[in-house]
This record gives sequence, structure tokens and C-alpha cells, in this order.
Amino acid sequence: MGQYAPVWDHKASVEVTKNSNGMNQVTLRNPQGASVLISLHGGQVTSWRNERGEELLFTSKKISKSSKSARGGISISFPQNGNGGSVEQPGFARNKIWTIEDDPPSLISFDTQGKSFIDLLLKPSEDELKFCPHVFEFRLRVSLASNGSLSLISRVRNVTGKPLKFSFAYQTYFSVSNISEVRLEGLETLDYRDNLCPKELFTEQGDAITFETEIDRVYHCSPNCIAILDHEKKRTYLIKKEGLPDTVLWNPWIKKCKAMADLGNDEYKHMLCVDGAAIEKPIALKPGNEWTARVEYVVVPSTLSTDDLSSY
Ligand SMILES: O=P(O)(O)OC[C@H]1O[C@H](O)[C@H](O)[C@@H](O)[C@@H]1O
Repeated sequence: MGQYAPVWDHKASVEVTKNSNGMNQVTLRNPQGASVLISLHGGQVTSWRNERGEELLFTSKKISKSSKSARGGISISFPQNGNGGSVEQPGFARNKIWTIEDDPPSLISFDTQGKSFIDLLLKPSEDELKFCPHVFEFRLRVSLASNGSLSLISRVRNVTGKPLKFSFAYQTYFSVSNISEVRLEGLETLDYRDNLCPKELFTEQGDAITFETEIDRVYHCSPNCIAILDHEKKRTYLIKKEGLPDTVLWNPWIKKCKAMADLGNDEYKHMLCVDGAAIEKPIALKPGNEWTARVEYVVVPSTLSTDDLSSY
């Protein structure tokens, strides 16, 4: 009798359960033991663990009374990021309940082989349409690959007769051993807008970025691969993006962290927010058109040199 290679059943690697608030959540698993948890509240990725069960995303232990979810993981900022407009801050997508879409329109460029994935959908309800200026269909595919990498693909379709204008960010909280010890490579010599000195444009120096104080910056025309090096944890996060021109760096540091209702006093030490984003020039989507943006997060050993990283 011939031997057959086991067929990867991506549906068997996806489980829907309820979290402690009764909210549906989806777990993706790969055969090596890595996992990803996604809440239907906001389509937020709340956990990403490697094959040894180590958490790779930061999530705050302190939950504010007014909030339904913890700060951290990966949140979708849409249709607005930051403080520049009239809609609910920072975009309502992360406060809505998304649904699971069993049969989404095909994603031609996505190779399903060996991947565990889920498709989520957000669209305004009939009631919301009465006052909501944004008429869209937002599809989010979250997938976990056999090498443990996590990817998110967003597709926004304009289903109105008018242009749809929005900005976007994958607000991603990486878990780091100690913010003062990590280094970020890939944004050297780029122009950035500093949200702490609004309207001012600066140019980054030629060295890797290190963190010694509060940071809140939007780097323009950033490369499609950057790296966070955490030597203490012996890991490097690679952040690869497509369709997203900007990169946001954020850490509130000591004073702001203490003032935030949903962050513990010292939690700033263990988080670094690095967002693939389209903020500087909002997207103007013509009626009937679709916009796509992807990110992929890969963890590689920190013993690799910067030259080795380019092969990932
Ligand atoms: O409090 P949030 O809306 O989650 O935003 C947290 C931070 O996210 C972004 O990275 C912005 O650049 C910051 O200005 C903001 O403070």
C-alpha cells in the first residue's frame, strides 16, 4: 500500500470558544504547538504564542472599568488613527463585534498550504448606516503559518457611490524583556512626524533606534521589513508589511503609563508598539474599489546578523 502524506486540515486547527466576558474568540493552532487568539470584539488579536507556549504580544494586566478589552495585542485602527478628525477615536472598528465569514471572496495571493486561518467581517449595521458616513465591508484574514509566523490581511471595500476616505493602522504591542535594552533597525535616516511636537518634521539619524524616553512618531515611506532586536529574550521580531507606507512607534514611558487607566505603572517597560500604517496620506477609495494591506510577523533567533535577516 502506498504511503500518503497527512493532509493539512486548516478547519480542524481553528476553534471557536467564549472568553470570560462571554465574547466569542477564535484560536488558531499549528502542528508545532504555536497558537493565536482572536477576539470577535474588535477583531483584536489578543495572544500569539510560539511552539514553547511563550507569549510574543504584550497585553496589559490592568483593565479599565470602562473598557471591554485589555490594551495590547493587535488592534485595528480604522477608519481613523490619532486625533485628526470627527469620528470616534481612534476609529470604531476596534469597538465593534466582528462576525466570522465562512465563505469570503477568494484571496488569490494567499497560499493556504499548512496555514491555520480565520476570516472576519465588519460592516455597518442597518441602524448605523442611518448616521454613519462610512459604508464599507472590512474583511480581515488572520493566519498562523507552520513556522509560527502570524499574518493579517485587511481588505476594505467601498460599497457606496462616494469616495471613502480613511486612515489605518495595525496597532501592534510587542512583548519585550526591557524597553531600555531593545533596538529597532530599519528606520534609520527616514523622515518622521513627532506626535509629541505636532507639525514638526524630523529626520532620523543613521543609527538603530533605542528607547530612553516617551516616543510617539510616524515614519514616512518606511521600508517593508524592519526588525526589533531583543537580546535578553534572544529573539528578533521581523515586521513585514505591504500596502502600508508608514510605521508608527509608540511607548508612553513612565509618567503617561502611570496616568493611563488601562496600563499598570511599570508595564511600559515590557511593551513596544510598532504599527504598519497608512496615516500621513489618508486612503481615498473610489466607489466599488477594494484596498488591501498585509502585515506578517516572524520571530527569528537574535544571534542572526542584520545581513542574515534579509533572507527571511
Ligand atoms: O490610546 P490609544 O488610542 O490606543 O492609542 C495609543 C497610541 O497609539 C498610537 O500609536 C498613537 O501614535 C499614539 O498617539 C497613541 O497614544
